Amino acid sequence: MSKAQYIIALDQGTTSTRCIIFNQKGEAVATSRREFAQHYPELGWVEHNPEDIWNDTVFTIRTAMSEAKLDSDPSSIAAIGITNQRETVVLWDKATGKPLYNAIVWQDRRTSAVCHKLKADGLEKTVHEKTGLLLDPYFSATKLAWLLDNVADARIAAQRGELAFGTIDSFLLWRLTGGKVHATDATNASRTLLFNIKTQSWDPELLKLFNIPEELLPEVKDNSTLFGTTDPNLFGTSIPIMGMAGDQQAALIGQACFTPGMTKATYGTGCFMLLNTGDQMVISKNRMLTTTAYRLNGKPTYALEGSIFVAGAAIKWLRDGLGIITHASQTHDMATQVSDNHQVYMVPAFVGLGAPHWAPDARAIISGLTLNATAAHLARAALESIAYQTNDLAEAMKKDSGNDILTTRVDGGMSANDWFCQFLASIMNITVERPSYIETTAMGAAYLAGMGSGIWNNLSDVAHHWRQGASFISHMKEPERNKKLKGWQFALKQALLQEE
Ligand SMILES: Nc1ncnc2c1ncn2[C@@H]1O[C@H](COP(=O)(O)OP(=O)(O)O)[C@@H](O)[C@H]1O
Ligand SMILES: O=P(O)(O)OC[C@H](O)CO
Repeated sequence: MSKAQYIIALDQGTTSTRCIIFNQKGEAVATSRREFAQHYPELGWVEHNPEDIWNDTVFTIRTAMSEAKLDSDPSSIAAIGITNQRETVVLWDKATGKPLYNAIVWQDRRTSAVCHKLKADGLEKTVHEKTGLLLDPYFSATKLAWLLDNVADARIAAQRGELAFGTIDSFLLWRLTGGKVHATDATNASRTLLFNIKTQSWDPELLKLFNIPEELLPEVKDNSTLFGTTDPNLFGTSIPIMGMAGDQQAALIGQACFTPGMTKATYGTGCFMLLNTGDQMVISKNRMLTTTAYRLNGKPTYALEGSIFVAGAAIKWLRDGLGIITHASQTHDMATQVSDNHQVYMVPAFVGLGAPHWAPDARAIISGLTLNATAAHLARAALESIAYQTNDLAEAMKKDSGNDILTTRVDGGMSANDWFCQFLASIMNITVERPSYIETTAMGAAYLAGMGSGIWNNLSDVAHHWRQGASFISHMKEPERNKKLKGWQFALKQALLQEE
């Protein structure tokens, strides 16, 4: 029997589920990935079938194990780390393990009116001080309340202690442990609107405010600890689950942003920029979020976060909605083909706008179209829009933290696009660093599990593994940057008009 030396990282994202197996040097030895269906049952609603997520979890883990030839020697797997799309809500029956309804996804806007009402009642300040979050349908609490109020008998069953609530990590943990463990971690809990990030515990006042029975809640654990062990029937042996974190916090760890002042931006379905603020819980005055970055040995580290709801999703829309590309990577050549944006701007508010606007009812626009505009201009406008939004986040974060942001580390599917990374560096006038391995979310989950199982000792041990792959610096002159930013602000105003 070989020594346990491999880590399985499960990355359950908004559009796909991935399993990557890492060795002790932090190198990926096998990968398996599956895209799954998105459901849009009504305008502004976004749902996932939790059974798809579960089946893909088991499938991708088994496939990666087989690719790495570990299926015949599962004892060489030291641990599993889980990372996940955050805020997405599952409500399930503890006796059967069956969800009562589809998962309501973070992008879902069905509780927009409830959030407007709570804001009008003057409750945002309290919520913000306790959770670091704002009153927006993005977060879990109003989605959970919607399930309790709209699924027949759910509230009664919840009060009887028959149901469990969880974000995707928690649901997968329940299933992986054969229904034995109902827990989550401090980063995922921090995204629910029910968790007090100062006291690091569920907050009774918030539970009352959102009308959530306490019986539903999972236990909240550190990010690197024993969460449970897998049902031996699943993967041929019982594997300890030693790490868990929301995907954006996992990416911060995978990018080794451990020093206060370091930032990363992850470009997947959305874009999420996190600034490590150490043990300081900086409460934003500029509509940024404050969140738990990670909690190790009971000690929380905090981050400021800017959340952009649509990044890669705009590229996916060019492919699936408009049909002007067949693969996301084509946008690189299309953007290069045109000499300028020709004043064409896209504001990709397909599911409203996140930070710093928090405008759930804003909708996407493309402005500045003339008869000269081509598919290439649209592709370029989509890529540019993500960079402008990142710049808006960085401006707000600078004001909040009092520090300039001179460098940011990027990752996620869209960061593979060199044109995008170059434009980002130019428009923000910063250095953009891309690691040699861009699956940093999975990497972060692997580090957490590996620290838990003794493969790596601590964060500084982990930081040595970070390798730069490419670096981009600004090539844009100030007047051009200012002109482009002015054009963006003008387009943005038009998209925001729909919020009123
Ligand atoms: N070369 C590329 N250029 C631009 N966008 C890309 C490129 N490759 C992938 N994407 C976009 O990145 C997203 C996939 O990134 P990923 O990190 O896998 O997302 P998630 O974890 O949210 O499912 C997709 O929305 C896709 O459109
Ligand atoms: O699926 P991603 O990678 O865009 O991440 C989704 C976020 O966790 C939502 O908060």
